[in-house]
Amino acid sequence: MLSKWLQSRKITTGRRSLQQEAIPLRKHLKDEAKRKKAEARINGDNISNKRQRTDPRLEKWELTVGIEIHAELNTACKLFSSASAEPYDQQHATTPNSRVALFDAAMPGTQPQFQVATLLPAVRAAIALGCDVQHKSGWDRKHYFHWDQPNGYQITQYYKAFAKDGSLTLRASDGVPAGDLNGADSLVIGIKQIQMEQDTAKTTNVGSSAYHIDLNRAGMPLIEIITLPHIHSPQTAAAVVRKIQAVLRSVDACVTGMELGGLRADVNVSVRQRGTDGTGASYSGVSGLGQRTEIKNLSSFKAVEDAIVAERDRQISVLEAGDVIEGETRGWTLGATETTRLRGKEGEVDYRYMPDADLPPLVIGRDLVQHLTQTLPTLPDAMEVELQEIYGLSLKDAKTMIDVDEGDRVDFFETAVEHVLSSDDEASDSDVAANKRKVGKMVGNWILHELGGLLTTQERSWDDVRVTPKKMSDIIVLLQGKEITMRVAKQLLTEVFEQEPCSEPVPTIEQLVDAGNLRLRPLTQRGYEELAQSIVDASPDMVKAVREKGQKGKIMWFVGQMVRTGDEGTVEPEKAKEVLERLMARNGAP
Ligand SMILES: Nc1ncnc2c1ncn2[C@@H]1O[C@H](COP(=O)(O)OP(=O)(O)OP(=O)(O)O)[C@@H](O)[C@H]1O
Ligand SMILES: [Mg+2]
Ligand SMILES: [Mg+2]
Repeated sequence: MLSKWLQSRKITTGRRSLQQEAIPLRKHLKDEAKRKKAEARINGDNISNKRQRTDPRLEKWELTVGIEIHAELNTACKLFSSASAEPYDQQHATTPNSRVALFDAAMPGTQPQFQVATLLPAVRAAIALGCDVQHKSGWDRKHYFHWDQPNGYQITQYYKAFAKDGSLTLRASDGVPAGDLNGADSLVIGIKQIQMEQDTAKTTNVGSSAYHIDLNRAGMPLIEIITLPHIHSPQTAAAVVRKIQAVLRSVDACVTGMELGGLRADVNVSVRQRGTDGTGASYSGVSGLGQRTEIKNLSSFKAVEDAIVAERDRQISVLEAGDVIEGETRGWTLGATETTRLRGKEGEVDYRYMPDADLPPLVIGRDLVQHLTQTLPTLPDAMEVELQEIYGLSLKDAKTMIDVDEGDRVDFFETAVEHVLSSDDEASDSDVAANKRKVGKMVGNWILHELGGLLTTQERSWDDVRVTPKKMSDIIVLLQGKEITMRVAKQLLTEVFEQEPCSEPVPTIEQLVDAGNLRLRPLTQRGYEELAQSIVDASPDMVKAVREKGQKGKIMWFVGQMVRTGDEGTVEPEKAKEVLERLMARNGAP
């Protein structure tokens, strides 16, 4: 019943689902991300230098942080209208106000129409973050007057959120400092709630007193994830945001991360003297806190960490000078060393929350929650374990595989491993698991290091890669079966990597091997010996180094010479080494 309902709306819940349709020109987005990253690197050194030093005042003062994360949901339409909510492609990015329904522009007489499809990624996010999905939740109007809010209010769920009481588990490998773990394996950060809400319009400053307003973003579906004030270091705060982003991506709840503006964080910072109850402030059952200030709209992990360091240090200085911290909203700019006051308590807006009269309560059926729980894709922690235990990767390689390219490489990896395994029918049942680990390790190495190396040296992004899992596994299978040499395998990978997109049918690996006459045609024993002898004869100095100075490592230089001098695909390095060693020993090497 439910799956029929999902199908009838062309909604899938699998790992790729909406994502594939949603980003037609991801290259553009990736390039933008790269540019932003480079900019951040140039601008952001001051604070990280400061972070390296331990401030002795921290022995006296304890930091507390709670974070609100706003994430754009991966949906095809806006929260209360059918206007498109798909990530921008190049064409739409240049067309402001092209995705605006009458309701998004607050035309008189229009009413919100809740778009059920937006619920799916939101509920997946809630389940992935261990929340209780509420059977019944509701919508409030949060009023404030600003040009980015055509209605004069934002529709949100602050008082009756759809998901409550979740948690996020972090480990040292997520970037949590040992001091925060306190000897334990993991640290659990409570999540108070997750609410759905509308995004605002985007304004661009033009000239000194004019703004352009783009309503494309107005009414886009967001979730706000609110953590409890359970965080006690800037590094853990950044790790929390990073991990939440990874979790949201893994379940396809969000497709654009912080680097592209799809995720923004507000950090709430307070300090208290260790062993005291601070100012006695409390939040949702956590008591004995100091007075908080809030830094809004941070758009990178580094900004989260740096802004907290700066605000913590400012608060300590204020308190040590005998003053008090005011409840304030503060701002942070990239590359800054201090937060700046935006508005104080007196400037706080009275939001005049009230239930939205146009919207009925949101009722989420248990069958939907159950279905989404059962079909939830693998979460990053479980994926990390799977990649190590089942596929034999090291922790470092497993983490890299998950973290890079929005998890795309994991899919590539799993498919390539399956191809390699299916071409090997010799493995007996008893060694299936061991074989999978062996193949996994090898394929992982090719994807992360060989293919990864090509991506770096040729400055390409993952989306430009034309090597398919099938092609990669075909190369590996030939190598494994000793049908080609390692050198040829790498050469084939580079060739496929460099292929331009073309209309011609792309040659298969077999065809490339045949066309280039690259198949291993092993030399006879005699052939090896003759080749080795000719190289030894041509390099008396190197021979001397091996024989007289005992520099055995130089043998590999001879191996290289043999591989290069012999016809393509005729010399196997191991065999060449064997023959060379024998020859050197015969001729008097130590
Ligand atoms: N004393 C404190 N020190 C540090 N963090 C705190 C403290 N008190 C509350 N927080 C954190 O501040 C955040 C408050 O978020 P919440 O959305 O409930 O309220 P808000 O900031 O007033 O609302 P909004 O900014 O959405 O209008 C939570 O993440 C909470 O953990
Ligand atoms: Mg909030
Ligand atoms: Mg807030």
